Amino acid sequence: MTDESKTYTLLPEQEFRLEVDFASTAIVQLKSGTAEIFGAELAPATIYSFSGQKVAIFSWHGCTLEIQGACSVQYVAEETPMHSYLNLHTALAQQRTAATASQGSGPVVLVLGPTDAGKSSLSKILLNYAVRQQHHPIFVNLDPAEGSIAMPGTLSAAPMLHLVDPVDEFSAIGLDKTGEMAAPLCFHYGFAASGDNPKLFRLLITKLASAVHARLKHDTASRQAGLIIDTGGTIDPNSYDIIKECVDVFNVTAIVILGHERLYSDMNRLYTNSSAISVVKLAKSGGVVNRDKDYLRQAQQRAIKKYFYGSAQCEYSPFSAIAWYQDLKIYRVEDSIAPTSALPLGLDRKVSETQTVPMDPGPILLHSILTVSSLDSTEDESKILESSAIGFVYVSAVNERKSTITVLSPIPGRLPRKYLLLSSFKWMEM
Ligand SMILES: Nc1ncnc2c1ncn2[C@@H]1O[C@H](COP(=O)(O)OP(=O)(O)OP(=O)(O)O)[C@@H](O)[C@H]1O
Repeated sequence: MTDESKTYTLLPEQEFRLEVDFASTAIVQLKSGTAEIFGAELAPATIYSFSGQKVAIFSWHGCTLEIQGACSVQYVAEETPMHSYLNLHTALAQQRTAATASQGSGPVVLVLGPTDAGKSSLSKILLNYAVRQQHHPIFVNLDPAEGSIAMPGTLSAAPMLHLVDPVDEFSAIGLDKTGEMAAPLCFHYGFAASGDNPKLFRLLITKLASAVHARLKHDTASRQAGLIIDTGGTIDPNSYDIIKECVDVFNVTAIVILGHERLYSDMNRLYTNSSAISVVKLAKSGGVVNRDKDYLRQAQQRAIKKYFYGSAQCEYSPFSAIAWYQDLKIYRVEDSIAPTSALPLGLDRKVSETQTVPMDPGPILLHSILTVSSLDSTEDESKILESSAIGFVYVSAVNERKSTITVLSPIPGRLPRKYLLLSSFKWMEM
């Protein structure tokens, strides 16, 4: 990192965009005026340190920023879609006010679009603007690629009690064991995209939706604030069934499409007769950056590391524990790529996609992430995929001779449950 610092002045409604590589760090300070990162206001004279991130610092009224360190890209942009995003927020805020007055339900927004359209960024903006007005919607993450709330390979939901942090974003918070969620609720999916196992994906969104609705029943404030649902890049007409399922199970009231005309027109046609659902098209920001596979892999590795070790702002000390093979019941999802002819008689591929198979512990587990299931010994083991996750462990060593595995865990002591699910994500602790 160079010590050289640069000062930028943003006029009202301008945006400073920066990209920082994983190996570099850039420090941002707000020197005067006001500015926000994806809707979260920056505090003056506070150090915001970015690494491996692509960020937009937007100012409604103008500001001066000081940037220090090595950015691979940095520039001031004059054109942004922030007005249309604010208009959407204003409409949602009116629906929340009406819901509060009538004791009804707030808006349920499904954000759709291709990969790298700015869906997560728009979700953060809508959540932060709501929180800034004392509304606390529930954020539902149906994009398993990055693990924004918990861990890559999961589908999750969390009440937004605070702003999304400009640096740490949705940092990992403790997971709840019950179906009724207080902290984030999380289900093991094990893959990076909805298309990797559509049948399981659909099963899990149904489970997640019913857990979210169970919470909304008792939590008036969240019910009136509504839901913001972020998705992966679901634009292929073959995956419209998944979109329809999301709309149905979450009772979506607004579908927001970012930067994709055909998807907008298809959704408009699908829901044209539905007065309860509005379909809205928004422009993609010119600042949204396409991320290549290598970037995504590094972002996933960082999310896994963050789960165990926290971040520079909030460090955790994970614990190492030994578990004996005999005390573990490890399952993996039935291989969905097996040809139908290779499946046992009577089992078609669609059924097999939501079946689990038991696994013998062994060297194959090394460097794996295991989801600790909330399933307990009194429950039917076939329900393991439908049970929420209570946490995750990383397998740092396997000792065949002693029949043990060593796991890294955020909490000390023995594993709280014996039922574990193998994720397709691996991690090398460094
Ligand atoms: N206005 C902007 N200026 C600079 N960077 C931006 C801007 N908007 C978004 N980005 C960055 O572009 C990248 C892609 O944006 P985002 O994650 O919101 O897209 P997405 O549609 O959710 O992608 P995916 O489908 O892959 O999850 C992110 O790194 C984000 O921080």
